[in-house]
Amino acid sequence: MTRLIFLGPPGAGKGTQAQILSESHHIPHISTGDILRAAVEQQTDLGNQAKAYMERGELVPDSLLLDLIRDRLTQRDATESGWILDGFPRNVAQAEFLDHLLDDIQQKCKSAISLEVPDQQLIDRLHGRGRSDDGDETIARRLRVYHDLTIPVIDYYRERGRLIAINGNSSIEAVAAILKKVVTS
Ligand SMILES: Nc1ncnc2c1ncn2[C@@H]1O[C@H](COP(=O)(O)OP(=O)(O)OP(=O)(O)O)[C@@H](O)[C@H]1O
Ligand SMILES: Nc1ncnc2c1ncn2[C@@H]1O[C@H](COP(=O)(O)O)[C@@H](O)[C@H]1O
Repeated sequence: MTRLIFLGPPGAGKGTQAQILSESHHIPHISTGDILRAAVEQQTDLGNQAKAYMERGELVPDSLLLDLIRDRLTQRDATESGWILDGFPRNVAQAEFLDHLLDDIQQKCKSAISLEVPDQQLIDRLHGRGRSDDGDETIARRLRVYHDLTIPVIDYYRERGRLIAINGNSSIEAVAAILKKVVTS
């Protein structure tokens, strides 16, 4: 059963690569960013609470996401086909929560994949993407949040021998080919 965590800064290509793998290997792609954006669009309670944080480029409070992750990972498609988790965990508390949750629901996830791309390439890609959180100020804040809160998550998996670091600074096809090898190895 394939279960993967995709880590990496904003614009590293997590969503792009997760979608490619999801389609080629029929593995559910679970993106907390996509779930939150849909909730904002639909003006649900979750969306209304998350909106301002997302617009500022900050993480939403953990309390908004933990039950949601438990519910999503225990849905039938995820229990039957595995998952690619994109955008979670984003801080060490979320990584610890996820490890406890996986023990509790008896799922194993060996590897976290970190897509590595230099900041200037990230900024160029995000300008090209043009999402509502891709303005200059928000990009800068998201990168700061990544360096302050999410790099410790990469250290968390590295210290436990569970990190696979991949150079994400090449074409979409080249990165996809490397990931395909990782998944099939
Ligand atoms: N290898 C690549 N080379 C060039 N552009 C890329 C590459 N991978 C993704 N992109 C482009 O960069 C932008 C950001 O990619 P994507 O949305 O997949 O990143 P992400 O890591 O999911 O970002 P975020 O965490 O902000 O959601 C998109 O416009 C995408 O088409
Ligand atoms: N795991 C998360 N913790 C807190 N906030 C999150 C998380 N995942 C997404 N968010 C919020 O949504 C936006 C966009 O997420 P992307 O994964 O970059 O699409 C992010 O800036 C947080 O505000």
